[in-house]
Amino acid sequence: MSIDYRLDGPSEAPLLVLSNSLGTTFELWQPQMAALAQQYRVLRYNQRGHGATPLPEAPLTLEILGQDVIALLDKLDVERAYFCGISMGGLTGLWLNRYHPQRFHKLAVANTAARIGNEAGWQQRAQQVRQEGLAPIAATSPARWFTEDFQRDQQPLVTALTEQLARGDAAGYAACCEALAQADLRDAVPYMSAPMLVIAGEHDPVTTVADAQWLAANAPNVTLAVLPTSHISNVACPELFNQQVMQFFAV
Ligand SMILES: O=C(O)CC1=CCC(=O)O1
Repeated sequence: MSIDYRLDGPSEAPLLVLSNSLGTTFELWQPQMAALAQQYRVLRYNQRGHGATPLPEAPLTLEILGQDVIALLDKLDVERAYFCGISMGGLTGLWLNRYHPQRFHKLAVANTAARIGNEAGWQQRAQQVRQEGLAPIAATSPARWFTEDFQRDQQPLVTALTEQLARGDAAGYAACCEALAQADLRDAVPYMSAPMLVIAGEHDPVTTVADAQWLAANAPNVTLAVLPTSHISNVACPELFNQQVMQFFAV
């Protein structure tokens, strides 16, 4: 098991797993760390093909992304944890809630959907990245990730995230696009039995408020929260994000 992860927070506290989105690393969770690591043992890990986590030998699937989390819990000898994931990390959380709900007290899934985009779009993006590298997709990421106001007001932060994407592993990014192309949990949503907070961004063009409302209407145990953000809500609106997640986990 070669998943790149790090642990922060008190060793005796309940474990909280944080799962990153496509084209980011576990550093994406920096705005959450001060708050979450006071109450939780926080496990941040890098999704396959991101940071120092290698791709598997077999073609990447959502099941592999989910099984990585279960393998981490097993490795750390943790029977039950909390989970928070964003976008592809949120979709990983949906898979975990379908296939391993008993391993989680509660899950928070942000800016995600049971089906993100469509197969043709992800295959096209994978092909583009394999041919041209990550620079073109990095150049268009601010418009998918943040509102125009946030891009203007927080330019250094947006540039840092974009440059990190551009420096990433193109094969890893493309493999995740191919996994997303096949990932469709819509039929599985009624069986996601663990309590789940679904966080949507009011201005998110990728995974919309309607996607989150659909999850809330079709999964058995969902609390819905809508934040005044675009796609990367934990960075754009950290105080509200942290408040929603911590309140949900606490009750
Ligand atoms: O397209 C993007 O960059 C946004 C996104 C979709 C899935 C994911 O994890 O990030």
